[in-house]
Amino acid sequence: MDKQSISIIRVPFGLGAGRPGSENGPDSVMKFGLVKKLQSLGYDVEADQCIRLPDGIQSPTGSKMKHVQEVLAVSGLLGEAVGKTVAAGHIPLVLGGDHSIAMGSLAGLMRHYSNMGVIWVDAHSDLNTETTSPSGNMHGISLAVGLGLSHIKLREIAEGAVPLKPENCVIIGARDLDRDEKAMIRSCGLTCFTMHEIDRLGIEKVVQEALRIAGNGTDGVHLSFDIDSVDPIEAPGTGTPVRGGLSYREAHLTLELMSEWGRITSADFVEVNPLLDRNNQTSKLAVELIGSLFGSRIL
Ligand SMILES: NC(=[NH2+])NCCC[C@H](N)C(=O)O
Ligand SMILES: [Mn+2]
Ligand SMILES: [Mn+2]
Repeated sequence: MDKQSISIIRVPFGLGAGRPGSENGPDSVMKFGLVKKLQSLGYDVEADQCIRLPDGIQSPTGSKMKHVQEVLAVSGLLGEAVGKTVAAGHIPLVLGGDHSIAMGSLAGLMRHYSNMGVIWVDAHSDLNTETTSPSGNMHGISLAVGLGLSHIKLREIAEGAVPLKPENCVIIGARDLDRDEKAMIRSCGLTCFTMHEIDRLGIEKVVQEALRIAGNGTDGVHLSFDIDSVDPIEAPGTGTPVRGGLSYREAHLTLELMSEWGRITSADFVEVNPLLDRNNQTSKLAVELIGSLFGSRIL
């Protein structure tokens, strides 16, 4: 990324996850020095945007997917904010919240870019639909929404937003996939580098390949980083931890390589849950990892 201005958008919303706590993620990550870190890397940082669930929105109980209306309301507002932020020439850095909010980021971005690549770093693929979701949790369907595979469409969130193209979409770090998600990955045309590929090829090769795919012919590349991609030993403060994840250095190297590449145009960092954290380890890690994405180096 060029040295320019970053606009942090906090989204204290956690109803898309199966357990409470991720709504406290943005404040916690801010508290551990995010703004200072980004400023020290030479950016102008704006941090006054915050997207809150409007009063009076409540989904009917008893439907399979939980809190659909709340997720759509927050995503709609986030989409608008992200759209305005890119239009004004700032890099949107969205702090979740649970991963359902990525629907909002994607909707806002897909109105702006005509052909966007997406890199989804996650233990999960978030490719369930309303039909296949085993949990009813909205954070498990957000990538499916982005790709136009769900009943919910991006254009319902931001008018005029078109779905992502699967050929420019890459998942990195997957290791907990539901049966129907596996079928979706095989059929829908995106690329998925699971932990198996990372073990075999090495993280550098995987990330380089991911950047090539997401960057091929695209006019913007969005990174959606779910902190549960990192091994729970390093990132215990998250709602759906899965062992066997990215090591501390693999996570940093992933973001350092993206930073060197210089073509990431927006990012989400989601699923930090301070209620489940140990000594704020996960919030502090998130700050460090965002630093690596924006140019922080060991030497
Ligand atoms: N963003 C996340 N942490 N997603 C976890 C999803 C877990 C599971 N696949 C589900 O659909 O419920
Ligand atoms: Mn996720
Ligand atoms: Mn996840």
